[in-house]
Amino acid sequence: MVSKLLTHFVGFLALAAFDDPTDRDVRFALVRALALASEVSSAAAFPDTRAGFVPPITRANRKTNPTANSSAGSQAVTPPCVQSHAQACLRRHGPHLESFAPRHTLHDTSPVPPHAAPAAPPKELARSFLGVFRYSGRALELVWSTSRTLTIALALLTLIAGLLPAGIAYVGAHIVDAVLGASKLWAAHGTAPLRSVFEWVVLEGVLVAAMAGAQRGLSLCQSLLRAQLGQRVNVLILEKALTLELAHFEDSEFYDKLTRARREASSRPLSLITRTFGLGQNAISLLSYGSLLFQFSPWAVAVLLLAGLPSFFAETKFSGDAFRLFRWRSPETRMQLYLETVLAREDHAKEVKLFGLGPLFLQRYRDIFHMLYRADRDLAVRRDSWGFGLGLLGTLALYGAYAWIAASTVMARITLGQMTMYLSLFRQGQSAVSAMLSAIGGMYEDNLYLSTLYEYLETPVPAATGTVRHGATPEDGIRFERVSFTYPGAGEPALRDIDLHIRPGESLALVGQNGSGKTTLIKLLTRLYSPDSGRILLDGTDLREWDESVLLQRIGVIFQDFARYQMRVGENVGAGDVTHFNDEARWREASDKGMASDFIDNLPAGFETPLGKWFNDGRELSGGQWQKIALARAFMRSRADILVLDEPTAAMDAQAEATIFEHFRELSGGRIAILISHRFSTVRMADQIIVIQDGRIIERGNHGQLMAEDGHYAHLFSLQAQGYR
Ligand SMILES: Nc1ncnc2c1ncn2[C@@H]1O[C@H](COP(=O)(O)OP(=O)(O)OP(=O)(O)O)[C@@H](O)[C@H]1O
Repeated sequence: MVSKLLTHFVGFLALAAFDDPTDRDVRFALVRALALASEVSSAAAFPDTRAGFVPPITRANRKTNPTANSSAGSQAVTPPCVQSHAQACLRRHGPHLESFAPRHTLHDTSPVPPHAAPAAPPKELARSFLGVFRYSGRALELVWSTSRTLTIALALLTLIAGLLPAGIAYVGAHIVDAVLGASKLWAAHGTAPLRSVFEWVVLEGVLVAAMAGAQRGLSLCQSLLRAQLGQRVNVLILEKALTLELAHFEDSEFYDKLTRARREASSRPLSLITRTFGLGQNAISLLSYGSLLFQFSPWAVAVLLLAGLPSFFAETKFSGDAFRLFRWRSPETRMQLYLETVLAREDHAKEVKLFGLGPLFLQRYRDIFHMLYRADRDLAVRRDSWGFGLGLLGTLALYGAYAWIAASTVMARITLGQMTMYLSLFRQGQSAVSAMLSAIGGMYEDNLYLSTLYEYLETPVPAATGTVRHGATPEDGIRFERVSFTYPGAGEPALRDIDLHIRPGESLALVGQNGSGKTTLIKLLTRLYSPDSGRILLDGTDLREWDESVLLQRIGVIFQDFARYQMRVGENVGAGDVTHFNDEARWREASDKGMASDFIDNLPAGFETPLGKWFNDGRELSGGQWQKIALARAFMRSRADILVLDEPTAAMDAQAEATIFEHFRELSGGRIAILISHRFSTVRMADQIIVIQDGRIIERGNHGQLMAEDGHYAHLFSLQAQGYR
């Protein structure tokens, strides 16, 4: 419809021109005007009035595509209508596709349904508009420190790409006027100087080539920067992860922040910069179009800007709504991610298959999707309806300006060349305005990501204050003095008023029901957590005062959920002491102590055999074999004088267990050995046995004393012994 009207109008001009035989050469201008009309109509039919959350690369490509800002005078480039269709399609579907990826912030996870979101007051709109620039400075800093050369190149090319379209439109107008002038001369005298026409044509060709070069350069700089920046941000994230405490990793909200920061590390900072620069580029273009259009009429400039305003405010409002929506559904998207992991990861595959959990979990996954989809759809429908309505205003403005410019041409106030230029400027001005809107929409999302990234990077971690390398009372061993501890967010303390003393050379066994607090006690001893009250002393000095590296060197620990590194056998053992990570002699020594040497020697490449199934030729081990590897890892810490084994033999065969504990005292030498076990046959060998219940010590003594007491320990021991009779 729009296109028809436009074509009719140009047709009217054509007829008028053909009626007058002296103006027959106007045909050239009309051909050009017709080409322009088709561009204008496609731009009007698919106004770029909304900024969906299109993946950043797409958006960036659009910015860097030579046709996106091409002038009507540049015939060498692809018609923008083709682009418009593709982009409109992406914009329509992109948000749905992408918005199902989890998005959230840590500040606000309150359930605010998106439909309930009240209309933002003007003040809030202004704040949210300014908010899009909140992280631009920091992102720029990041990009600048990653590569100064590329950042400067990006800035220069953005400037050039912003100025050239107006230049091309300007030269286009001169081509039309030069052709018209020359053709009149030709009609009158049979000869005409073509030199000036060719000069303008060559100049336009040069400008179009420069534009294409600038766009290519932009895209090159962006891809180089993307790679460098991705690596930089990932390293920053991982470096920070090394400084975090265990509590951080056990906090689901924090863990979310970490995974989200990692997942989008390579794209978001650059995307924000690209969009910020794109915004600048379009603003420069808009300024240059405006200054040319100003010569026609200042009102034309005002119409161009005002026509974009309604869409702009709508975009700001809907981007804010999208933000709230993403925050609101954070827990659901996290659950979706988790279900994906359960359904698609090898470590869950056995159970999922055997218990037939697949369909059940898949259904849950689908249900969450449908719930999220409904919210997404509502937002998208509102956004698109408003976008369409307000986009019509833009179309109206365009056609009003079109009629005005055409009438001015008919009345000979401007030349045909100027008409093509002004129309082109107006159309391109509109697309610059809508590109700016798109950039702003995208910048909201980039800001959300960057806020998560910076929140993560700025997570306060307690400074490592301890400096003590030798205890105040050497040979005093470990003391717990009225130690209590509650996990963050937990209602009940995991440990209460724990008092104990272990001297060097002694072994301690911790016994108790599941969840009684045994592992927690080890976590406090290894400083993974700090007590809420009371204190833990090593050689007479509070653990908090110890230099962390010295302390860790003194403790060798293997937890029940030890790590299974998808690396070589030797490296799995060597991980116990990073200073001897690749020391084959030490691998062998530790493996002998951990009873792992026999089966390692039978592996195809011995210590060189890769373990796990993540990589080619990796061997999977049995549970007991993995446990022996873990035990060997603990024995790698030859300098450690505290050895902690949290259920070290649960998966081992009886023979291995018996042998390991025969050597238990001998292996621990002058060390402190702490053992957590549910097997009383091994526990009984310890010098001191502590029975924990509900976080309290309820019995203590050696095996003989506890049996004589005939309490909880004696009861459990007899129960287990009966099982073997
Ligand atoms: N990271 C955690 N956050 C919150 N609570 C926890 C955490 N880890 C353990 N708990 C809780 O603290 C209590 C003690 O747990 P702990 O792991 O110390 O028990 P345990 O005696 O080692 O049990 P098991 O014999 O099953 O290994 C339990 O009630 C448990 O639910």
